[in-house]
Amino acid sequence: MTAAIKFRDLTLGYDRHPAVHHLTGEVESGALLAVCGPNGAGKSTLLKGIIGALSPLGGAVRLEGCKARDIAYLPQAAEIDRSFPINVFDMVAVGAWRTSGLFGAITGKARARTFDAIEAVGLAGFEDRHIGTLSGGQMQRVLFARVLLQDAPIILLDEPFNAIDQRTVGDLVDLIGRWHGEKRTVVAVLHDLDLVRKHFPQTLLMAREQVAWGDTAHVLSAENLLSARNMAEAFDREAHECERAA
Ligand SMILES: Nc1ncnc2c1ncn2[C@@H]1O[C@H](COP(=O)(O)OP(=O)(O)OP(=O)(O)O)[C@@H](O)[C@H]1O
Repeated sequence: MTAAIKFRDLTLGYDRHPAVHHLTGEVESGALLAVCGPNGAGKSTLLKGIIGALSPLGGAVRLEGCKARDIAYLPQAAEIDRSFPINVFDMVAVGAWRTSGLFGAITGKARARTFDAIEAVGLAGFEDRHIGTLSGGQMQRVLFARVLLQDAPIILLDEPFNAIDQRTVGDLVDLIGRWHGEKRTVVAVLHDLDLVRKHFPQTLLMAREQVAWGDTAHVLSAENLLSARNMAEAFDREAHECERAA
């Protein structure tokens, strides 16, 4: 298996305070990987490091055979400004920017693909709705439609099922399964461990540092989950810059 993303002694953080410590490992191309861990474990920070929104404090993230623009990223719902005056069609159409250019016009073909993506997530007829009027689950479908349109080889999803009903989760899990079948690399931050055990063959369990990484059944053992919890609780919020030798 070839790697899609490589972490080499990666440390990421804010104002020099590390949130992810010394992570080393590889996400295989075509992997369906869950990233799990307690609140504040550094999961979202890791995704931000992969897309290049955060520069490493130490070590490196390397994308193999693609660039940051080839990554589709679905942020946490809380990071989306729902008051921004944009409708569902335009929100999804942003996903076409790799082919149309950021300020390019959405041409006939891209328009058709946008309608198709909206239909694929079950939102046909919602095209003109302002995003501020959507339910949480409908908004999540919009974000998935945007990722669908991006047609990217690497897909990063940050808590894609937060506060989403079972039916929507089922539909979106099916979509993720489709991406996996198409040999895309999918990395998803998730809290629902039952869902991870059922649908994600590989898991990275972290608590600022890597606790375990590999086969999901092995990684999500009671022992590893306890270690992750203890490591998260032991974290000193006033900790200074990381001084561990690289
Ligand atoms: N923009 C920021 N500025 C300063 N500190 C931040 C920032 N974003 C996150 N942090 C801190 O970095 C640490 C890791 O946060 P992160 O959001 O990556 O955790 P997480 O594992 O995704 O947590 P959760 O499950 O609660 O979403 C936390 O202590 C958090 O407070």
